[in-house]
Amino acid sequence: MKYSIKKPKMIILVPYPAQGHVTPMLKLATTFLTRGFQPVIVTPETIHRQILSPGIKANDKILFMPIPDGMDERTPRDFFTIEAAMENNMPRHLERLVVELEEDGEVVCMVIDLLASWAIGVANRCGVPAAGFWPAMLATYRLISAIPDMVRAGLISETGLPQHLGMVSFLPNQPPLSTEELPWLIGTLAARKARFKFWTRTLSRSRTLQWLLVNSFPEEYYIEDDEKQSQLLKSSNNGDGHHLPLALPIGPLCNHSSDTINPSFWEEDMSSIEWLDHQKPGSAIYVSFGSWVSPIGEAKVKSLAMALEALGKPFLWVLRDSWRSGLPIGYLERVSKQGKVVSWAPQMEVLKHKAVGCYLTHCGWNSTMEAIQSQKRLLCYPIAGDQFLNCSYIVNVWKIGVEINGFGEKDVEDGVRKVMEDKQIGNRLRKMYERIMGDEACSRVMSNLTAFLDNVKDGIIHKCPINDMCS
Ligand SMILES: O=c1ccn([C@@H]2O[C@H](COP(=O)(O)OP(=O)(O)O[C@H]3O[C@H](CO)[C@@H](O)[C@H](O)[C@H]3O)[C@@H](O)[C@H]2O)c(=O)[nH]1
Repeated sequence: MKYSIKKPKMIILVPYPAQGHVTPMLKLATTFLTRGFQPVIVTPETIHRQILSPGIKANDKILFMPIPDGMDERTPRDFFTIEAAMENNMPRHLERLVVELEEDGEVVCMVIDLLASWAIGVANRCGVPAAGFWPAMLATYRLISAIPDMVRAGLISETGLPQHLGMVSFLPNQPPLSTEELPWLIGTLAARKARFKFWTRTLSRSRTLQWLLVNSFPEEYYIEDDEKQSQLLKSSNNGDGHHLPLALPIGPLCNHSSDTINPSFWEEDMSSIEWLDHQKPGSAIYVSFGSWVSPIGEAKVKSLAMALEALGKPFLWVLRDSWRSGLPIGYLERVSKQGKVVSWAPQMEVLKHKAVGCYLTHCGWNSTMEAIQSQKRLLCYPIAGDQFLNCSYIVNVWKIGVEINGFGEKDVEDGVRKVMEDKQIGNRLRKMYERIMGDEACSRVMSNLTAFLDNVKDGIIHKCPINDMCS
C-alpha cells in the first residue's frame, strides 16, 4: 500500500521589520497555527536574530525564516534605509524563499503588512494569493485611502503638503485632526514628501488585494445610531470608488489562542514587576513611548524627568539608551526611591499590574489596545504618524484619556490629576474593554478569521485581480 504524506498548508507572513508590526503578526501566526496551518514568518536577518535570541521566548511550532536585507551593521536603521532595503534587496530573497518553501508544501497564502507592500509583487510573481495586514486602526487606513480625495478637494497638495492651517475633518465621522498631524508629516520637507510617496505607493499596491486583515476591533467605529453605523461600515469598505480590499477587523488577537508567545525584540526587565509589587494600588505612572519613534530630544527628556520627580508619585519609565542623554546628572540615583528606569519592560504584565494607575504613552496602536485590555487610564503624548489620530480617538471619541501638550511640571501635574480624578473614565474603560474583549467582539473576530481562512483553504482567495497593478 502506498502512503502519501500530507504536506502542510503554509501561510507566509511578512511583517514590516519593527516591534509594533512583528508583535501583532506573531499573534496572527499563532492563530493560524491553532487553525491547522503552518505559519512561516519572514523577517530580515537582524530582526530574526533578535526574536530568537536567548532569553526571548518564541513559539517553536512557528517557522521563522530570515532573509538578507542588504544592510550592514553600520547602516542606521531608519524609515528610509529600511524602505530602500525593502524595495531593492528583499524582494529577490523572498522570491527565492517562496519557491523553496513550495517544494516542501503548499503555500496557500501570503499575509503581507501593507507597510511591506513590496512583498505583494513577490506573491504575484510566485502565483501565491496575497492578503493585506493593517497593524493599526482602520481609521488610519481610511485616512490613507482618502489621499486621492484629499488632493482633489485641495486639502493637501499633490506632494501631500497641507493647504490649510488648523483643524480639519478629513473624513466624515472621524474626529478632526490638525493639518500638521497627517501620518506622513514627519521630519524635513523632503522627508515629508518622501513619506507621502511611500503611502501613495502603498495605497496603489493595496488596491490589488481582495482582503485586508485589520488589527483592530470590530466596533472601532461604533456609534449609538444604527443607521449611521451601517453607513459608516459601508464607507470604510468603499473608498473613493476605486477597488479597495475588504477590511476585516481581527484584533486585538489577544485571547484567541492558548499558546502564548513573547515576540519581544529586547529582553524584558522583569525587576519592573518586583518593583511594582512594592507600590500601592493605582499609585504608579507607567511611562513608555514604544519602540519606533525617534528620540524626542534631550530638552524634552530632561523636562519630563524633572516633572516626574516633582510629581512625587512612583513611576516606571521605559527609556531606551538612545533617549537617556537628556537625563540630568545624578538623576537615576536621586530618584531611586521614587522611580525605576528600565530599557525594556514586560509591558503587558506591567499594564495589568494593580499598582499602575495611569500610562503616559505615545499612543502607538498596540500600546493603546493593551492599555484598554488592562483597563488603564491614558495620558497621551502623541509624537508621530498614526499616533495623533489614535490620540484623538482616545481623548475625544472614547474619552478614556487626557492629552498633554508638553512636559513642563504643570502640564504633567495637571494631566495626571485630570486623568486620575475623572470618575467617568473608569466606567468608560470597562465599556471599552467589553467592546474589544467581550464575548460578542471575540465571536465576531473569530467569524471574520474563519471566513478568511475558509477562503484560503478553498483557494477562493484571488491571486492578483488586476495584473498590471501587482508588481
Ligand atoms: O518596554 C516596552 C515597550 C513596549 N513594548 C511593546 O512594544 C509594542 C509597541 O507597539 P506600539 O505601541 O504600537 O508602538 P511602536 O512600537 O512605536 O509602533 C509603531 O507601529 C504601530 C503599529 O503600526 C503604530 O501605531 C505606532 O505609531 C508606531 O510607532 C507593544 O506591543 C508593547 O507592549 C514592550 O513589550 N516593552
